[in-house]
Amino acid sequence: MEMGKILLAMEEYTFTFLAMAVGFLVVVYLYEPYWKVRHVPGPVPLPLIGHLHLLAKHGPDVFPVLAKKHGPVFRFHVGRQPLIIVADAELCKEVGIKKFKSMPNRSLPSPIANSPIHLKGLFATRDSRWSAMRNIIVSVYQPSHLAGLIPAMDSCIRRAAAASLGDGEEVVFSDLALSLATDVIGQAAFGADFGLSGKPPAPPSVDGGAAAAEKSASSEFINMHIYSTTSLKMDMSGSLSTIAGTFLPFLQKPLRQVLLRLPGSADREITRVNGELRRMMDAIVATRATASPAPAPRPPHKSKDFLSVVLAARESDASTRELLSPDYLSALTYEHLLAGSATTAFTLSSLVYLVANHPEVEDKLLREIDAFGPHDDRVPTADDLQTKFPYLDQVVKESMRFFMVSPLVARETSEQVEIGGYALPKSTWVWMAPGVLAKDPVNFAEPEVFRPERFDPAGDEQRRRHPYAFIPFGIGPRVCIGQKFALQEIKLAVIHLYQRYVFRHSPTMESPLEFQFGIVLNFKHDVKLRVVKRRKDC
Ligand code: HEM
Repeated sequence: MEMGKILLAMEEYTFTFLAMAVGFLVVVYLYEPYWKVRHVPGPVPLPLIGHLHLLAKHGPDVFPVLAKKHGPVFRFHVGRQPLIIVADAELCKEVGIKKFKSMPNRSLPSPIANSPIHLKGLFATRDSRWSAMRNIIVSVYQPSHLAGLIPAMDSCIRRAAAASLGDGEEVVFSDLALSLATDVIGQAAFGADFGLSGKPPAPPSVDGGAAAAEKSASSEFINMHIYSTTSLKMDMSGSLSTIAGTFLPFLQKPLRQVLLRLPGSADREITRVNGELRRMMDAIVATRATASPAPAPRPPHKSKDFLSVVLAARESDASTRELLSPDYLSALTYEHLLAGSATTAFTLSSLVYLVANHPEVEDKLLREIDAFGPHDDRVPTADDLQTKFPYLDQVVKESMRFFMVSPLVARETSEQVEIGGYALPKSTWVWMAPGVLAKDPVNFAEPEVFRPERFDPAGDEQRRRHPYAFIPFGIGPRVCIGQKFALQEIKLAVIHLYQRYVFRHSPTMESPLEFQFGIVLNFKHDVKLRVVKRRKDC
């Protein structure tokens, strides 16, 4: 009897001990990343969710709020993972440029870590592989090469405007901008005409039956691409395994394996779509790779597209062929479409939305555009875009400042480094906050006012501003590779549109605009505008 009691007590003790040990390990697991950076100021994180409740409450505005309270370097916990947010122009210069060698890579949040097709693009690759790939691609985005893309960009813009903009009509401008930007990047990345923003004016660039196959594959590809882009959520509305990965990263992979077998789960659908995308990319790449080695001469205006540059590089030597294996090639191509369309479309939509609400800006912009000459006379050259549209330049910058599509820019330390007086150990996630810089009254007086003149190079505000206070394309060697491409496209589109139309807010549009936090910022609802033709005869 006595013996039985003793055994029972021992069992209870063992159970309690085990429960305590497991509890202790869970707490250690949850707090281990926090422990390493606990000396950096920040609000108290809640168990499991960290500071996500603050993101839910304030939206992207949470970061300026926290910077005001905790200073320019602070902690923000996405679930278990602390981010060290850097919200000061000089310190961003340190992170992005001066100490680049200690932070050359991006940390990957769970939506990307969960998505094989995103992992092999330029954005997510690391160290020497990244620099080798970037060196190959960068030639596509040199100014001389970009100048050659103007006719293709212009024809997409004309077609989109002609197909969708009728006098007095309401248009979902954010959709139009996305179709347009996707068509433009399709031309530049694949040499293919998706025809999303209107009927393709000419046959696609590859001949014969392969061309038809490529085109229909491309259209399907775009629909999936949009699904795939919008499923990359940073808040808690993503797939279940992504959410689990935010709280307990070790669970993400095994849970995903289970969810993949569950019909109707978001994980299964995302994986299906990504698999399809991957197959389509492989088909497009294969078609192009096996095309005649001596392609027909291009029309004089036709510039080489991204894929042809990358394929040619792959043929140049064995090490490049190894570097750009089929996996990497399809991921890179897909990434260009992804990175180049949502961002540019968001910026174009923001600009037109803001100008519609600021008649004094619209007047000044129209005067500059009209001074260039009557529409249809000539398409601006790259040189014209540089020199003849200084006010447009200011309007683009102010729109990007006002609604910043990429308010956070990620890095990860590869060794211990000191930022703003805080020692950050290896593997710390350091995220710069261009969105906070853009709303800082020190560099932008009355930041909530839309005033393009603040970017006038002769103005006081611009001259006094820190050179890295406005970094919508990021900073340093990992700066956006498509920056000049995007600006060229946005300026061409704005000139074309305002030569012919002005826009007014539609009464059916939700106001004020709301945003959702994906891998980039997106509109929660459509940007709906009413089209007013400037001259009824055109
Ligand atoms: C308004 C349009 C755009 C904005 C605001 C934008 C913004 C950004 C930002 C903030 C980054 C991160 C930079 C950093 O880490 O320092 C980035 C990276 C990147 N962007 Fe863009 N982007 C735009 C358009 C484009 C276009 C048109 C393309 C391609 C044609 C593109 C391709 C890329 C790629 C490949 C990267 C990764 C670069 C690397 O890691 O080396 N982006 N972009």
